[in-house]
Amino acid sequence: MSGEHRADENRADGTGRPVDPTPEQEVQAVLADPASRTVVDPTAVNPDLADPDFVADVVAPSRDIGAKVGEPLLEVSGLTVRFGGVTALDDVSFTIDRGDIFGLIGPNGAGKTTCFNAITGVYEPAAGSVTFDGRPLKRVKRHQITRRGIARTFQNVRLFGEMTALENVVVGTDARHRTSVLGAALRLPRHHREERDAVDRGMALLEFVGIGARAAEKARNLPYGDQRRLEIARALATEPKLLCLDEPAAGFNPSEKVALMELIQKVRDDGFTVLLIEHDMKLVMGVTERIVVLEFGRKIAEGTPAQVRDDPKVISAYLGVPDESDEAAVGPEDASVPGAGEGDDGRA
Ligand SMILES: Nc1ncnc2c1ncn2[C@@H]1O[C@H](COP(=O)(O)OP(=O)(O)OP(=O)(O)O)[C@@H](O)[C@H]1O
Repeated sequence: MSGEHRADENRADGTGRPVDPTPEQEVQAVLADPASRTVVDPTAVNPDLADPDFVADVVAPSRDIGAKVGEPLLEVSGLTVRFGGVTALDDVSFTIDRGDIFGLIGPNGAGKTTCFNAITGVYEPAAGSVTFDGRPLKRVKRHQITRRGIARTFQNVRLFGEMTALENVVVGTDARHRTSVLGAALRLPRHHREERDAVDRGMALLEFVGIGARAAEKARNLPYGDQRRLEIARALATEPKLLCLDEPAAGFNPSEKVALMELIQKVRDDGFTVLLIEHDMKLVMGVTERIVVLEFGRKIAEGTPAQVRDDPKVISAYLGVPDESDEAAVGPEDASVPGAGEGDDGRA
């Protein structure tokens, strides 16, 4: 196509009559304002975004989680994954209840990511089963996992660097769209409505994770911490029943970790169930209800944070690990353990 038809961009119906700008065009107009090139006022897009309750409602539109909090959402049974001669995960079982923040921890190479990947369909297990929301996840393709209600973030940030923060999140909402490709091509009303909803929801998600003002910034230009927040927003855009976070605090300083923990709690309080893989014991102890500890691919402990941190097998697994997690592993009452409820924001 040559550029000669560009003036007709808004005449998508081919009649030559002007039609309303699409939601994307409206938002682009706000975002293209030179005064808002990198910092935008989300309330200019939607004044309701000034209300945190409105934002929380948009982020979690169906708070009805289909069962009482406390009932199982994910059941992992006898999960085993092998890579050639290496058994990366060996007969691991645990259950995540709805509404929980569940921690999966263990030293380097313990099998945490492998477990995560087996749950989310990246690896096919050699043995065992995963039941999610009452149905087996066996042989479910990766994109179907999202449809089934599991979303994840990765150890290494994986964003579309050249897209804006808002576009990254809107891409996530696509997973929920019901319009057919033909419907989208013909710009049927349903497609138009879904597009509008996706943009509204995208802005709300960015606001929810604390980066609404950076909606127009290219993802690659965001500070690292904001990129991590954006990843969480994008995962939430798929309206997951289970949000899986793979080492979300990697590379964070202590105050960023505390802020992240607050965000994780907020996500859960908004109606989501969270599986948190973390290396940082302090973070996990402060935010989770239940924890499974892996070592060399096997489950060595399970319980509440208090039970786990007093378990000699856990202490021994973490001893000698040369990072700040040692202190938390053997110093449970450490006043600096974040999330202990004293409102300590951990800032220097
Ligand atoms: N794709 C793979 N091919 C072969 N071996 C693998 C593969 N992925 C993981 N492993 C091995 O499986 C074991 C568990 O690794 P995994 O990455 O799951 O551990 P982890 O607990 O997530 O570690 P970390 O905290 O360092 O991310 C390790 O011995 C690792 O070398």
